[in-house]
Amino acid sequence: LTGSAVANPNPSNFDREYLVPVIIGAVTPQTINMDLDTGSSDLWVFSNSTPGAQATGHVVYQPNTCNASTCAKLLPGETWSIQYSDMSSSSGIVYSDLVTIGGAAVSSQAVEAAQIVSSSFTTDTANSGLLGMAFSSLNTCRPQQQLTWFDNIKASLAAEVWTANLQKGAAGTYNFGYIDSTAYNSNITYTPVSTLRGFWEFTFSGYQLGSSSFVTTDMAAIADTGTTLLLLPSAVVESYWAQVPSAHLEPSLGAYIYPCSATPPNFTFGIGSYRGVVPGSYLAYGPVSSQWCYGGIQSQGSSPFSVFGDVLLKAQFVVFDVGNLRIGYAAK
Ligand SMILES: Cc1cc(CN)n(C)n1
Repeated sequence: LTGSAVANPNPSNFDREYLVPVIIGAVTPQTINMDLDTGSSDLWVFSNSTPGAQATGHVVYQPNTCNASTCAKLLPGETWSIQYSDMSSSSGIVYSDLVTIGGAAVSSQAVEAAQIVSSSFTTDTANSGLLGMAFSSLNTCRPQQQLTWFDNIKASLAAEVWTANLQKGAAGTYNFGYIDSTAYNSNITYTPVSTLRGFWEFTFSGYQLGSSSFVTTDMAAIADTGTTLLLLPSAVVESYWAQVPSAHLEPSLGAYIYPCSATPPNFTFGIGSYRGVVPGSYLAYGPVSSQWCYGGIQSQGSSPFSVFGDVLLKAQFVVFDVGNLRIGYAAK
């Protein structure tokens, strides 16, 4: 078994997130556009349990709890509650239902129906749920923790692997169970993943800011398709934006902004001897005013690891190798 699904950038805002059409239900299937998130492990959707005021503009999951074996089933007593690093949150109840992504189906997937969602979810009307693809140890369902869609399907796949091929301002692809050798240019460089924190966490070997020299220093990072930007240690971020005249940390935003007339420098990361290049044009996130633009590289704050979000991932072909607990990067 293999699967392949489109990854559509959210049309209205600078590739803030990438949405995948997910088909939920067998008796009355619904296609729900969801944010595939390698930084979390809950599959949750706006639903008929979400208050109308919070669900306005969203497609909502309507579980068909009929009596046949193919119907949705409420999991009695199960609840979930999650808060993300951007302080957004949601919570609710849990059904079991058929979930198909790119032609690959899981018959009894825990589908977490939202009863409450925070405001940033309500306003993002293109996004009707999150599809967690980190490790199941982070799943918030209680008292019985549930498995991610990938954990449920991986034994049926040709290989316990999936890949992300996100694009700048265009549709990309998530493939499940195989590696499309026509989708990348260089050899794939793999590095081990630590699952201790439940994330796709790995060590990178250093970085280069623009045309400065490469800085060799082991650093921790997670690959997080659900985070838009590239988050690095504040000292690195300061050095990076120092290369752009008039770029500065804008206190009211808590973020670096720069003149939109400038093109930011490239950012290069190392894994062993591999060098992954993120073009400066990928690090221009979007305007905050007529002349100031929001930087695609920002501080990781107090986090113990950097966050390789979409602005970096879209410049690479990325292999999430669950079977061998490793992550791979290739140029494309
Ligand atoms: C909703 C959401 C998901 C993520 C990344 N895991 N963030 C930062 N916010």
